Amino acid sequence: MIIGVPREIKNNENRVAITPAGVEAFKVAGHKVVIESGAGAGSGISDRQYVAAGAEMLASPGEVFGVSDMIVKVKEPLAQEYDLFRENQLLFTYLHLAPEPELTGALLRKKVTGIAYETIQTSDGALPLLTPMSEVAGRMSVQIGAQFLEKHYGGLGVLLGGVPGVPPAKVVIVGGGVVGTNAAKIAVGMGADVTIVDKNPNRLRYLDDIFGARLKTLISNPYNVKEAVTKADLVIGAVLIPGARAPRVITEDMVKSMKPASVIVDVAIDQGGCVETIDRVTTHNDPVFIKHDVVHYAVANMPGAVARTSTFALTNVTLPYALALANKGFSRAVREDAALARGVNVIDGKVTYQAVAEALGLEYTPLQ
Ligand SMILES: NC(=O)C1=CN([C@@H]2O[C@H](COP(=O)(O)OP(=O)(O)OC[C@H]3O[C@@H](n4cnc5c(N)ncnc54)[C@H](O)[C@@H]3O)[C@@H](O)[C@H]2O)C=CC1
Ligand SMILES: CC(=O)C(=O)O
Repeated sequence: MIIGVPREIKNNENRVAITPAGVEAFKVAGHKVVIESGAGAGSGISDRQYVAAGAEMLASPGEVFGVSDMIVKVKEPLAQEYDLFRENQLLFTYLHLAPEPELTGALLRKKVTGIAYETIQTSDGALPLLTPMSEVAGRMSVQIGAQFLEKHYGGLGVLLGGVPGVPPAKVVIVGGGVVGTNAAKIAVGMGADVTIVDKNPNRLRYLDDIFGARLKTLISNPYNVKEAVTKADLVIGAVLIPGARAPRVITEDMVKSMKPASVIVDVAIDQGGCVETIDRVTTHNDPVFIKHDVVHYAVANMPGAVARTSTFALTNVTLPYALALANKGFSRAVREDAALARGVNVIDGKVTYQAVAEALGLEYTPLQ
């Protein structure tokens, strides 16, 4: 199989979908890897390192898409990439289709086989190709929140950990999964007063067990969410229903009740966002906007800012699945691995992931 890796083009997306170790693994298995020149630069990987591992460098994305049986990427394709897809090409990447009708339409028209990292799900409910980036984004969310709480960034002028004689900031994390747990680790470590809200009581029990008295837990319902965010200095949005558009757990009324110059970091923005007042995705270049006197951060590729860490963390988990697709071919690979099969969102002009079909009002066709 020919595996193609284009350079990422989303704003400040410095990650790349393959490392030299991945190139070598494909070569040893008898495949060919083509990479767009410069694709690894943002992650500190040179063309020379890729060539030494056995890759061929190509000058343009058109050449990469043109010759490859499988495209391996990091982020969802952007509009300027839609014309590059070939019919029946395998596309292995984050897709986040539920809030992306145009991208979904392009994949269906071109009959691309789209396998989404974020919906590959093992039988215990884990999302192994989302987890490492959620670890990164969860940890980043607190450092970003701390920065935007500084006065000259538009925030309240509050130090997360407080100082002796002055109480710490109140951090409310809505969603206690991987992002939420990693955000809590950093916020607790910085000495903040941290509350985590989740709809799953067993998750709250687990968090209570691991954090003990350093963290407060709260079951998610509109009353509790409002009570918590009204008092918060920093709110982190971290809910997920796999594949679906994020539920808008934090309503406009709740945001209006927040303190002026408090901060919201909506990590769930890649699935459409869980805060009603966030009506647009922001970028690393222009990351925040103010609404109802509250600072809103809504960057959908947060790990792209710490690309060296993120590229290695991501490719550690994507490579085994990409190798399985190349070695066995698509049909056998998904037949033999139910977790991988759950990643298939579109194939042959049909939507094969129910939550995506429901979010976009499209017909759902089971993969079988
Ligand atoms: N913006 C970015 O750059 C990045 C965004 N993400 C996104 O962050 C989001 C969270 O990801 P993970 O933590 O890995 O998911 P997860 O599945 O580990 O955790 C989600 C949690 O949300 C909870 N939840 C669902 N509905 C809820 C509700 N109504 N109220 C309270 N809790 C609710 C679930 O019980 C679960 O514990 C996803 O949308 C993910 O794609 C992840 C990495 C980077
Ligand atoms: C998961 C995701 O949205 C990201 O890593 O950019």
